[in-house]
This record gives sequence, C-alpha cells and structure tokens, in this order.
Amino acid sequence: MRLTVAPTPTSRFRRLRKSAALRALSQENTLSVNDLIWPVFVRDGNGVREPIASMPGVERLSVDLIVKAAEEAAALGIPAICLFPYTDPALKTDDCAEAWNPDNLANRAIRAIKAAVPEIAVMTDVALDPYNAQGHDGLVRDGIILNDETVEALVKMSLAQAEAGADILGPSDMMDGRIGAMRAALEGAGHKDVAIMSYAAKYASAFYGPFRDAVGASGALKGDKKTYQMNPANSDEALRLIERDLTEGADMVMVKPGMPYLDIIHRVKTTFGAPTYAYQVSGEYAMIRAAALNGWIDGDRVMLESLMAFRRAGCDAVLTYFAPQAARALHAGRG
Ligand SMILES: NCc1[nH]cc(CCC(=O)O)c1CC(=O)O
Repeated sequence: MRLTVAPTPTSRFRRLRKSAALRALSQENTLSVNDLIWPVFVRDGNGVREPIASMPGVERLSVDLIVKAAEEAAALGIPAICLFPYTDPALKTDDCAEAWNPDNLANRAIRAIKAAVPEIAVMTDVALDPYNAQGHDGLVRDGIILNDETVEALVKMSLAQAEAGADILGPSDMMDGRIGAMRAALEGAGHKDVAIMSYAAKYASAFYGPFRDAVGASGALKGDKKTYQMNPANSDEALRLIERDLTEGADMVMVKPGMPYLDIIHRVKTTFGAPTYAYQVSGEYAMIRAAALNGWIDGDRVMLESLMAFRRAGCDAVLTYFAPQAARALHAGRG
C-alpha cells in the first residue's frame, strides 16, 4: 500500500473525526449481531439454572432453558449458538463412550434446539474432555495422549452430532488428522452440508481456567495439554496448522484464545482469506466482567471495543460469552 499523506495543514486527520457523521463515513470496520456466536453450557435436569462462580453472568442451563436461550438468541439476531455439555461425573470413563451416545446431553440439546428454533445454527464441541475420566481431550494410555485412536473416537462423536442435526462441528481437540477423517466420514454418511469449524490454531493457554470449571473438567485433568495444544510462543506453526486443516476439509478456521492472539488472526486472514473466527475465551470474559463488576472499567464499552478489535484483526465472527449483551448493546445503537 502506497501512503498518501500530505504535510499538515494540507492533511489534518482531525477533519474526519470532527463529527459523528464524518466518523461514520470514514469508519473502516463494523461490528454487527451477524458477527456473534454464543457459547452456552448445558446440564441435565429440568428448569435448572446454575451460576458459574468464575464466570459471573454465565450459567449452566438444562435443555429446556437452553431452548429458551436459543429462542432469545434468534430474537436478537445472533446467527449461531455453540453447545458445551457439563457431564455427570458418573458418565466419565477412560474410553469416553458417552461422547458418541446419540442420546447424550449435547445431542439431546441439539435436537431440542433444532426442533424449536430451526433457523439458528447449532455448533458443537468435538473433543473428549467432557466425557473423559482423565480430563484430557484425547484418550490416554500410560500417561500418553493417543492421537489416532482419539481421531476414531472423534469421528464417531461427529457422526452422532451430525445425526442429531448439528450445523457446524467444532473440533477443539488438536489431534492431527481429525479434520480429514471427520470430513470423509460425514461425506460417507450423507452429511454433505455439515460445516466444520476447526479449532486449528488452539494454544495451550491459562485463559481456559474458568471454562474448565464450567464444564467440570478442572477436577479430572491431570497435568497439562501441552503435547497437543500449541506453544503460545509460536506463530508460523499456526499458519501451517490452518493450511493443513483447510486442505483436509475445514470450512471455517478458528484462532483461540482471542485477544492475546490478534497477531495470529491477522496473519491467518491475510494469508488464506478463509472464513476466520476467534474464541474470546472464558478467562478473557472473566477479566472484563470482573473489572466491570468492580467498577474499574465501563464493561459495555470495553466489551464492544474488544469485539471490534477482532473484526479489525480479520475475524468474520467471534465466539463470545458476551453475545447477548453485545447484541442488546448493538440494537440500542451503542456499537
Ligand atoms: N475441548 C476443550 C475446550 N473447548 C473449549 C475450551 C475453552 C473455552 C474457554 O475457555 O472459554 C476448551 C478448554 C481446553 O482446551 O481445556
């Protein structure tokens, strides 16, 4: 890009900042409800609403209330909701078989939402951690996370979710080769229109702490996830992972966490031009909420600024626990 900057006073950048009208005309990026995906936590029971201590304002909801949440999201114009199950610890095993049970909590929630609010896109989480007695995203043998055996399990899980009516599958496990295996299995089973949003560049991050409380995985997890999630020091590796997953059949690619990794988002979007997403994760949400609840920052304004930053960096949309709050603020003209 060739810069065309005349010296002051020929160019005065403040001319275009003079009024709301001129600022609107020269605004480069926008944030709308179309850019939001709402991650929600589902638990069993009926009429159950359970706060999550480390994520103030976020609750685990039973399936009936998740349907209400999906209705609310659709009414706000939010295009997609993403389901994370809080699994009864009694159902967690070493083989993670509950993950591909057609009637598990996540699959029941998919069916209930698609029956009541067919217009909202339902995204899922494809990873074994909610079902694993070991707390890891993969099967564990002798302390080692098994790659290829895990991919086989993820394929079964994906097919059960597609069967239940999921629109977008979200593999968040970081095993190698899972996108290709999932895509082949989906095609083979006739699920040709099920999209895959790969958590392609997912870092081994401390920002996931509150989420692990929310899905009840903190207690089970032994050790860390550094043998499969990325080293936060790496950037070129993210591009290679994104390219690999696009080649294997991912329709959409994600960078996670979000705000500390805006440089990665920007590189991904400018290199591939593919549909690019970020996950503003639980720890990012918790930091903004906690400061807002203490009166240290203006919560709504920081939230909207953080979401605009994702758009500026190159995201097509953002997974954010703020989705309904952001949608309401945008409808009220506060964006
Ligand atoms: N499959 C695990 C998974 N899927 C989404 C998140 C994190 C989301 C968040 O922190 O909001 C995690 C946590 C992890 O990898 O340990």
